[in-house]
Amino acid sequence: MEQKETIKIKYLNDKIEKLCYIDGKSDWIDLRAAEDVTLKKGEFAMIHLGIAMQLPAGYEACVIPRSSTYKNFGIIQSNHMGLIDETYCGPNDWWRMPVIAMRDTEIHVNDRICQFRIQKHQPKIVFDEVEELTGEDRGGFGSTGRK
Ligand SMILES: O=c1ccn([C@H]2C[C@H](O)[C@@H](COP(=O)(O)OP(=O)(O)OP(=O)(O)O)O2)c(=O)[nH]1
Repeated sequence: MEQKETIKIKYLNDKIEKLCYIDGKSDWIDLRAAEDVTLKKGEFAMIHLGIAMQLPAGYEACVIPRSSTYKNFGIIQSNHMGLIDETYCGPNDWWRMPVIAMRDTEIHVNDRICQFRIQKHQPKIVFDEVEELTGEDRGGFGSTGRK
């Protein structure tokens, strides 16, 4: 049976298109800009995504750009991946996408600029300090070469 979770969601206004799955191609859900933004090359903005949510208990959400975001809008997500905490659930806890413009650009209301999914919190980690690790050695970072 398909597993389902319910998320309480509030939209900033009725101009924002409701969240939905696109084409059934992926279980990541696209998010849209909730404001028109004009940026000069090098400028930073926290683009309003027009949604606030109460995530299901035990979950967090991650927000990443769409693959086409840079090609379409010339922006890079400044935190690379946004983490939305379960506790970020109040009426003013709007989701935003922090971006840096790599060229002069315009983003318009309802442009699909990023995508999100929810995931379960990781288990509680206990750090067990040891003198030596006994796993097979890979030779350190970058040691397997270029080809
Ligand atoms: O790309 C992002 C990243 C975070 N958030 C929201 C949800 C998250 O729960 C909250 C705080 O994020 P985080 O704890 O990662 O940021 P911080 O820099 O530690 O800020 P704070 O002062 O809120 O702890 O900001 C977004 O809307 N977009």
